[in-house]
Amino acid sequence: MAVALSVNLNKIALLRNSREGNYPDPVEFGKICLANGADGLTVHPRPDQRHIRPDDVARLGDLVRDIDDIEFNIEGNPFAEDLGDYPGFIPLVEQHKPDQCTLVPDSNEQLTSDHGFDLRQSGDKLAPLIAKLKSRDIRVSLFMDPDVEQIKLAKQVGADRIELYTGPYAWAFKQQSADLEDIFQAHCRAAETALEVGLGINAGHDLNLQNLDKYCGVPGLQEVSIGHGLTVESLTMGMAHVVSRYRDICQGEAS
Ligand SMILES: CC(=O)[C@@H](O)[C@H](O)COP(=O)(O)O
Ligand SMILES: NCC(=O)COP(=O)(O)O
Repeated sequence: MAVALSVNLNKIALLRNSREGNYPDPVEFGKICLANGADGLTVHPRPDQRHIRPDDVARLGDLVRDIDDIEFNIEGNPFAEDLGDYPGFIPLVEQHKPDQCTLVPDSNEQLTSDHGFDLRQSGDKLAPLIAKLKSRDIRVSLFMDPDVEQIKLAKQVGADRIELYTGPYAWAFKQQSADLEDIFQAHCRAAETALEVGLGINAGHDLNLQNLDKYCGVPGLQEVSIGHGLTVESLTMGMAHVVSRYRDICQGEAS
């Protein structure tokens, strides 16, 4: 079964935020992704607005809203403390009404997401929030480690899907470490449990052109969201071509 690709545009926004203005514009890159076969777009706005800003969420929502079969996925921590003029994660989601909202338990201090929910701790707080989002026709996914007992709890708190956190898988793949197969099998068992209890399955974090093919062997995998690796690979594969074009201009050889 084919796996849907949702491109995460955080890193385009990160580059944009290094200067004034809106260059590169995440919306223009979203259009390139969709024109080239992406099934959806993902953003992970953070309260410090280090990359995606509320205005990007609004403009990307407008871009995707009227395109059939294309999904908009907003990820974030519903319990993170708001900073500055950040309007809050849940108000942002309610305002822009994505197809899917992925709840992630990361603190404002984290460099990036690095673990899934412990639903024994946060399940009671999450359940009403999940119900509220679902009542607005937003599919709810929970960012989870590949822990079978936690996956069962994800169903109990009302989630539609889980997103399996693939950071440790990607790291083991990169190192070709001895535990790669064990980690992969843990993801397969978590996915089988999700299928048994009736949850859909997404995955993401540090997936890339090297490690994705193997990961697509996880049973029932429906969607991967990929940003960091995909953006770096786009630079790597595009840089030689662009440098040679600049060189042609400098040498007076531009056509
Ligand atoms: C939930 C997840 O794995 C991704 O959204 C990841 O956290 C990307 O966020 P950053 O681009 O801020 O690292
Ligand atoms: N949910 C994962 C995601 O959106 C992208 O993560 P990454 O590829 O930027 O690590």
